[in-house]
Amino acid sequence: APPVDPTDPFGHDVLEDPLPLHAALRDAGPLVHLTEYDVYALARYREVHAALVDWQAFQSGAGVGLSNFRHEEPWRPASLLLENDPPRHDAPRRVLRAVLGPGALRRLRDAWFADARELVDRVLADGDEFDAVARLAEAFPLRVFPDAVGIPREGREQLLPLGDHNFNAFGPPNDLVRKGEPRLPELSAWVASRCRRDTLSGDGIGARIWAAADRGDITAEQAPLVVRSLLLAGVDTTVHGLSATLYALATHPDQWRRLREQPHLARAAFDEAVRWESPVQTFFRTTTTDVRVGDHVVPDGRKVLLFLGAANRDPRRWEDPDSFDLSRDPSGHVGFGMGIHQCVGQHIARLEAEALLTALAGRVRSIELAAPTVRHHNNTLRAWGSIPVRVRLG
Ligand code: HEM
Ligand SMILES: O=C(O)c1ccc(C2CC2)cc1
Repeated sequence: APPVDPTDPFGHDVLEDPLPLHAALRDAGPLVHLTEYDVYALARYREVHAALVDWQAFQSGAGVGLSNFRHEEPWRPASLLLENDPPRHDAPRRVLRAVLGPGALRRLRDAWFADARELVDRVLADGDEFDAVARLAEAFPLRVFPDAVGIPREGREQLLPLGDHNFNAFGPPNDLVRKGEPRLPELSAWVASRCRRDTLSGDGIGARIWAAADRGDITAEQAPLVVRSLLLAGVDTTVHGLSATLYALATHPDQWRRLREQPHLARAAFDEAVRWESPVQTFFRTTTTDVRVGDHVVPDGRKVLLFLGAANRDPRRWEDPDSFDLSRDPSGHVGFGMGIHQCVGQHIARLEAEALLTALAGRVRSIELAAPTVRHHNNTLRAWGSIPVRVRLG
């Protein structure tokens, strides 16, 4: 039998600092049995990558959380992309790839760069000390992304608690899931209302999804769920991806200097931060047959937890994995997943990061932590509650 580990990967000690567990799991072997939930774990880059690209043996259609949809009803209607396998996965994926593709990026680029400069100017006008999470990492995505999708301005801050609960719900029914339950009926009704055709602006990404339904690329019943995917996946992830990047740059002054000297490194800085921090830490798969991993076999129908964060710091794949280094080539990291479910919004996320980092690098000579940082615990996300920073202009 494979080596076992009794640790609760969703316990607060691990959510505060997952690195010791990641190292222990990588060192224990290619496959580990987590006895706390009677699931399997993959933590090395090679095995995580292999499972992500083998969608037939490691399916998403039984859910990508601890709950196995073969035996339990999903707590909300399953995502047509994240929680589906081919062929049902294919048409919705094709539609999202099209509406989030090069055309969208070209349409959004200039406005997002201008919005980022305006936001940075306003934050810097208020003083040289501020919380980079609230004022930048949260404020920028909430300002630009819902507008791009086409949802109304009022109430859009609900997207944060909605996403936070959605990501908690991929884990076990612990205190973090219970924390979000009281507001669930209200938040679920709210997000459903945001996905209706008559709520969405006529020229946004949401409207283009509905236009795809008019063309028959997806059905009218599927359209609101595809819009919902954007709203659930597209905010908290970029908030914590930007937080990770700002934290990395504030704690590595030499890397900040490099970015200032070479602003084109903004996109590389974001991808290196996504590798280093892995805002999306874990996702489950379900085996569809007996699957051999190393010297052991995972039986059919079992949940396998993929530790994306551990794979992104596997010394078997990365040189000096724990260092945040803009001269590294981070391509191949699994922070956006890999294979047929690889993040369909990654280019949108990169554009947000490029806009914000370019605006900051244009005005800020140095950035450093001004006070201790505070983590925000979530069953799936590696997130920050606050990152107090002090900047010098110039
Ligand atoms: C730093 C930001 C982001 C990170 C770290 C991230 C991470 C991921 C990961 C790891 C997956 C794969 C899930 C799996 O394999 O089960 C994924 C899928 C997905 N992401 Fe992202 N994401 C980010 C931003 C976005 C944005 C901005 C959008 C929308 C515009 C988005 C929409 C999606 C969707 C719809 C899927 C499902 C794709 C499929 O199953 O075919 N994500 N993302
Ligand atoms: O389709 C969805 O609902 C969905 C929700 C969350 C994500 C996370 C991985 C970014 C992806 C898709």
